[in-house]
Amino acid sequence: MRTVAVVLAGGIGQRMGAGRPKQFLEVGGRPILSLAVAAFDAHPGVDAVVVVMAAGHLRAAAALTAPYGKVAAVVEGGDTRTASTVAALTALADEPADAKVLFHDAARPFVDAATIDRVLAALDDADAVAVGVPSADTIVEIADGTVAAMPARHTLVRFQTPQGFRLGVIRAAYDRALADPALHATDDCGIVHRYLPDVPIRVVAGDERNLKVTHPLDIVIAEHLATETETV
Ligand SMILES: Nc1ccn([C@@H]2O[C@H](COP(=O)(O)OP(=O)(O)OP(=O)(O)O)[C@@H](O)[C@H]2O)c(=O)n1
Ligand SMILES: C[C@](O)(CO)[C@H](O)COP(=O)(O)O
Repeated sequence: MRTVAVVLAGGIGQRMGAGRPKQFLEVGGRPILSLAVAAFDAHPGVDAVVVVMAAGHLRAAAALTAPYGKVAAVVEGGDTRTASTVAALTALADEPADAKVLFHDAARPFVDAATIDRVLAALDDADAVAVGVPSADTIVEIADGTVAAMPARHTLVRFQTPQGFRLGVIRAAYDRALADPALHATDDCGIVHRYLPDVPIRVVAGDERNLKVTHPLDIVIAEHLATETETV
């Protein structure tokens, strides 16, 4: 059974505001992109890695990821995360429908082998798998600056990546999504949930260390985590 990991690095890091895509910033002396790719390259359950990179940065990404032997391709992404996933699916056109595919944010450099293990194991009998962590905050839905809904916190988790799918399932979900002119999603499980509502999405435990480097403060936290990771 083939397993391919897709590392999504097609964004430009607007919220980070670093003047270049945040996946090139270093934490613990290594580029964020390298850390994310290295996690999948080193995992024994992963056969190949595809990197999706923002336009204009493909050569730099290819150079950074050259040391990782499982990197099979570096392809250009799209204007949105969703469009970058579609670019990856196009690059995976020759892979079999029963292959396991993991989509991971390059912006999450501290994904660990145990998290990848949990997603891969769940994909043995589920077609779609998400990684979630409990919320320490109360989460509310707002409308016009006031609370519209307050879901019970114990029913909520925050999604991380990797999100895993049988390739045929995520292909089918995106085929439907791309026919929808109102398509908008913040993750790949959202595409399955909306366009293949009969497919259950299994949720496995994530890890608080698997943070998404999004804002400048996250770099400070990531530096700390990188030091901690080196010493454990
Ligand atoms: N067009 C895009 C947008 C995002 N991503 C990737 O999806 C992950 C999560 O996105 P996010 O944290 O939003 O990254 P950016 O889009 O770079 O950040 P921002 O929204 O602040 O511009 C990142 O690894 C990012 O590179 C992508 O592959 N293609
Ligand atoms: C996929 C994701 O990381 C799950 O939490 C998140 O939705 C990505 O959002 P972003 O706005 O593209 O960073």
